[in-house]
Order: sequence, then structure tokens, then C-alpha cells
Amino acid sequence: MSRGGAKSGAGGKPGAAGGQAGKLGFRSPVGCTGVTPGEAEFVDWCKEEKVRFPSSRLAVLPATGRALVAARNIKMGEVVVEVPDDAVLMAENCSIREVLEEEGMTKDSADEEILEVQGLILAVMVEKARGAGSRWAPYLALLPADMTHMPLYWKRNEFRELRGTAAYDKMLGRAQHPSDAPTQVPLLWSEVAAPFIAEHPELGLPGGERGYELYRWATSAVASYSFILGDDKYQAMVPVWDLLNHITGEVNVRLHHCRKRHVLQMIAMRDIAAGAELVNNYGELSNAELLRGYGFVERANRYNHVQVPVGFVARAAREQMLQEVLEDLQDEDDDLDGMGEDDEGEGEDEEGEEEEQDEEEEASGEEDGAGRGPGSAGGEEAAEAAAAIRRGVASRLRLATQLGLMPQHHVFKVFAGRPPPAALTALIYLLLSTDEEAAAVRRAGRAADAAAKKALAAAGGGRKRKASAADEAVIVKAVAAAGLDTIAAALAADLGEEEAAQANGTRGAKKRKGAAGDAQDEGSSDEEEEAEDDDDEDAGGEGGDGEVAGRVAAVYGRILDRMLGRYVTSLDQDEQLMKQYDSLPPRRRAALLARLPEKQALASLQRLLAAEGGGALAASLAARDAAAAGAAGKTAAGAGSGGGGGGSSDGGSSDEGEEQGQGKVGKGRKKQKAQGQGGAGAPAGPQKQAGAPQDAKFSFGFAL
Ligand SMILES: C[S@@+](CC[C@H](N)C(=O)[O-])C[C@H]1O[C@@H](n2cnc3c(N)ncnc32)[C@H](O)[C@@H]1O
Repeated sequence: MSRGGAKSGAGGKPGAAGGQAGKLGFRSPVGCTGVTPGEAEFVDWCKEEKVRFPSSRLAVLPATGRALVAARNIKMGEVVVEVPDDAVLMAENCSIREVLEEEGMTKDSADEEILEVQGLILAVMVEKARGAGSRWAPYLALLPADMTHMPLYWKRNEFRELRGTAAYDKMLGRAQHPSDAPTQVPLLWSEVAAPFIAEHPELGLPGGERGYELYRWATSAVASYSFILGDDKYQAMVPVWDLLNHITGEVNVRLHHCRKRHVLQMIAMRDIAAGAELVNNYGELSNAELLRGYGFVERANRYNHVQVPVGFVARAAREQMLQEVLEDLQDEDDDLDGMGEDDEGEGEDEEGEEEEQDEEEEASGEEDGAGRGPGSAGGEEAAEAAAAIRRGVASRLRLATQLGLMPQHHVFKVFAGRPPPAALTALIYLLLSTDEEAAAVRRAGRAADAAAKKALAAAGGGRKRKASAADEAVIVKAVAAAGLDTIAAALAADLGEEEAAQANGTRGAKKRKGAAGDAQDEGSSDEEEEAEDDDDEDAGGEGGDGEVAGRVAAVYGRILDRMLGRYVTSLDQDEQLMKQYDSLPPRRRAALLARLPEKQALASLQRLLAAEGGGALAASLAARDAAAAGAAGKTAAGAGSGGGGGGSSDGGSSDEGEEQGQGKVGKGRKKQKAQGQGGAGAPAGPQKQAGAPQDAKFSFGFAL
């Protein structure tokens, strides 16, 4: 656990690096790791390995733990750290590389990413177990012996404090690679690491309890200290680079790989005063994400947000449509109760929903609340309606994927005080859309796709080349923009712009019941046309104002209610707890700082929708450029394999080298054998705002 005190770093004045940590004025209740001795040995080892950091020195800071600080004034552009490619520790160059290769646990031999990660964990275990016999002994000795700040060590009741947060979801494997989730650590131990150790007694690794403890430590070290290098995404422990802490908004170095010289470099992004901390950027991470991946939180964090899973959106839309259909069928509201909708087989786009259901059941025992599913009281018609709604939603989710509306890891990020993401509002609209509207969006998408391809072909001139990830991103951006245009036009029309409605062929209120409409009649019928006319009449002078907006807002309401209901405490309770912050145990404080901002973001959206209704939704859609840019980024990432935390802009490369950032993004090109492939360079997201290069081929940690 945290151990404080400004101790002197190797060759440095005690506490000289007040810098950013001082400005921070806050020390994370967890995460500032205990410090193990061994700087002198480590510094000697660095000299032997030609790991250079001539202008900086090691230090221990009260707020961030062990750190690297400027030993003198550093000029922007100076190389502050150089690590030869072969000094990094990887599965591919450790002392048991052949064994790991044979067992399919290296970059070239592994079938799955998770096995590569396990390969590095085993490599760290072996090198650690070898003690002084390991080439990396002084480096590994400097890593904190105590990693219990990481939530994977939290007790069940402490972990429960995180329920509802992105940290909780991810730790249970709900929001990203399930196999990377900390809660899977015991499983990975028993299924992967323990059998490996048993089959290779010659490696001298301990089994049993001792082995598991070493495994947990190595897992924590790899999660919070390793880097993912370059396009090829080699997972590596990079000495000295990993001494740098993260302080949101304070990053002052970027990471770079010099291919010519085969060295990983850290370059000053600005002038750094003597004594100031060198600060890396782990990504645009909320407190919940920082806690999950690195075991610390920040007092104020501009990246705090709440993550809305796509599964929630789909479920809320289904519930809304079912309620509307049932109302249309003139059933009693009560008919909605007890209609156990079958949640299976929704399709891959609703990943996470079933798990959420489990959690809800666990949390409240009333997951299948009112308004869900046919099967009993609603009778056959209702059952058919619900089935049609499910099909309609599944098909629109596929369309949304084609349009690039699906967010990374299937979660939308909602920030306090900002309109919801355009892609989220657009997705809700799409889910509620009629077949005709969905078809129009599909056509618009295809047209934009074709236009973008044509433009790319024209830009490529005579030498037609294969579309790169960046090209694909342009296409997706265009498609997403087209889809959003169609949707925005329809929404604007519904908000009262009749002309736009006609121009876009948008329809009356009842016809907007989307999949609910499908449920009654797949094709457009005379009755439906009549209904449309009726609706137009009903709407009268108001022109159906707010009908769609009202429905979209209702879906938002359902999402928000469900999201807010997931936490162990209410927003009010948390605000009260903040008043007793100092008296809370560290892990409770950390959990509070992880979940409170999420609730504040949800409450803020609730207020925004209540105050501005359709205005807030229109503002959301107006942010389409950002959404489209996000889609473009996702596509670039998707061409590789996507990944964890941070931003996702594509990286540039040159003969000289590549820049890298923290986002787990790569283009997935052909595997290469060389080690330390890393480009290096700019941590992904926040640097965009700091005016730094936007390259991002470099990640930190893995998806723990
Ligand atoms: C790459 S290491 C950085 C070096 C680390 N401080 C040490 O003592 O070894 C990442 C770990 O540093 C700590 N850390 C990084 N930034 C922090 C911050 N802003 N506040 C508290 N702890 C931080 C967390 O324990 C995190 O898991």
C-alpha cells in the first residue's frame, strides 16, 4: 500500500521534485506504491545495459511514488531517456523464450493476445525467481515488492464498492477482453500458468500458494508497468520508461522509437525545469479506469466520465418500443409486468448485456422489471411484437456497426456537463427508426461509402493501392456522417421542421415506432399509411413536435435509471461520504473517487435532458464531427486489433523511427521478429489537447 515520505532519489535532493506533484496537492489514497531499495544497483545496471537518462534522476515523491525528475533544466526536444531495444524484458528475449515459444506464448507463436500477456507474466516470474542470476535482476528488484494497491488484491467487500463503475465492469471482463479481467486471474493461474509451471519443473518456478503469489505480483507488474510497443504490439517491460507517473494534463515527454539506432527514446515535449517530475501519459483515463489499470485515482480528472454499454442502449430501446406497442394494443400497463423477455441470442452487438443482467439480479433481484417481454399476460400479439422488436433491434445494431456508430469496447462515454455523444443519440434514433428510415440510412451509408471509395481511388491516381486503415477510416467517417445527417435531419424534422421532414421522407409518430412497427407488419400497409395520416392529424399544428425526441429522451431516461441503479450508493450518499472523505479507509476513498464522478455525469445528463429535452439531443447530434472522428479512429484501430484504454489516433512513421502513444492501437501489419519494435512517442489522447503529436501506436499496461 501507499507509503509516503519524500525520500531522496539516487543522487538527488530530497523532495526537490515538488513540481507537478505539489501543484496536484493531492495524493491518491491508493497507488502511490511502497518503495523498495536498490537505486544504486539499478543505476549501475543501467550503465551496463546502456540505458541512459543523463539529464534526470530517480526520486520518490509523496504524491506519485517512485519517479524520474529533471536533474537540470531540460530543453524541449531533448532526448531524456534512451533504452536499447534489447534491454527491455519480453517473452521473446527472456531466458525461457524457447519454452514460451514452444508453448505458444510469444508474439509469433501465440494464437491469442492473452497468451502473449501470459508469456510476459511468466517471463517476469522466471526472471524474478532467478534473483541475482537474471539479467534483469536490478531492474526487477526496483519494482515495488508490494502491489496490493491494485484492485485485484482488494477484498470482496472493498471490491463491491466499485459496483456500477467502469472499473467493476472491466474487472469482471464485461467491457473488454474478458480473459484480461483481474477477476479472471485465479482462473488464468489454474488454467494457464500453474499447468505451465507443473510441466516445466526445470524452470524452478514455485507452484502452489507461493507460485500464485508470485503470479499475482507479476500480473500486477505487467498490468501497471508494461508497454505495448509499435505496430506489432510487443508486450514489454521497459526499464526507466516505467518510472514515469501519470498526472492528467501534466504530460511533458513523448515516447519514440529510433529504428536506425534500435533505441527507445523519451523526448521532452517542452522545457522542463530542474527538479520537475517527468510525467508520462497513460491515456485519457477516468478515475475508474486509472484505478482498474494502475491502482490509483486523481482528485480532479477531466477525463472522468461514465460508460454506457451498448447492451443497455439496446435493452432500453426494446423496452421503450415494447411499451409503445403494448399501449397500442390497448393492453393494460400491467401486461408489461412479468413478461419474461428471452434475452438470449440478441447478437454480438449486445455484448455485455447478459452479464449486466446477472449483476442486476445480484444487486437487486429485480432485473426483469416492468415493461419487459412477452410470454404471459401480453398474449400472442405481444409475444410476436417483442420478437419482432428484438429482430429489428438486432438488425439496426448491425447497421449501426456498418455506419461506424459503435463505440470502442461497446461503451459510450458520457461526460458531465456535455451533451451525450452524437453516436449514442444517433444509435437510439436508429434503434427506434422504422424500416423505411433504417433503409434510408443504409442507402445514405452506401452512397457515402461509394463516394469515399471513388474519392480515394481518384486521390490514389494511376497507382491504385490497397485501402489502408487510414483510408478505411475516411470511408467510415463519411458513412457515419451520412448516417448522422439522415438521422439529424429526421430529428430536426420531428422537432418541428416540416420541410426537412418531407425532404427526408421522415414519417409520423406512430410510424416511428420502428421495430414495434415491424412487429405488426413487416411491410408498409394501407393501415399503416392510414395510421400515418392519423398521426399527422393527431400532431395537428404541432406537426408531431418532439415525438421522436420524446421517445429518444425516454430511452435515455431508461438507460440513466438503470445505470444509476447499479451503484452500491446513491449520488446523495456519495456526496455525503465526500464530506467524511478523510476519515474513510484508503480503498473506500479510492472507490468513492472512482464512482462519484460517474454518477455526476449521469445526473448531469439527466438534468440536461430534463431542461433541454430535444435541444440537448439536437446538440448531441450537432457534435457529429467528433463522433465521426471517433469512428475514424476506431476503424484505424480496428484494422489492427483495437485494444484498451487511451486514445486511438493513428501513428505516423518515418525512416528514422515511429512515434508512439499510450492508446492500444496498431495497424496489425505482418509480424516481425525484431524486438523492441516500438515506435515510441506521444501518448495518445490527452496530448491532442496539449498540442502534442497525435501519434498513437504505443500502449501502456494491458487491459487489466
Ligand atoms: C509505471 S509505474 C510508475 C512508477 C511508480 N510510481 C513506482 O513507484 O514504481 C505506475 C504506478 O505508479 C503509481 N502512480 C502513477 N501515477 C500516479 C499518480 N498520479 N498518483 C499515485 N500513484 C501513481 C501507481 O502505483 C501506478 O501503478
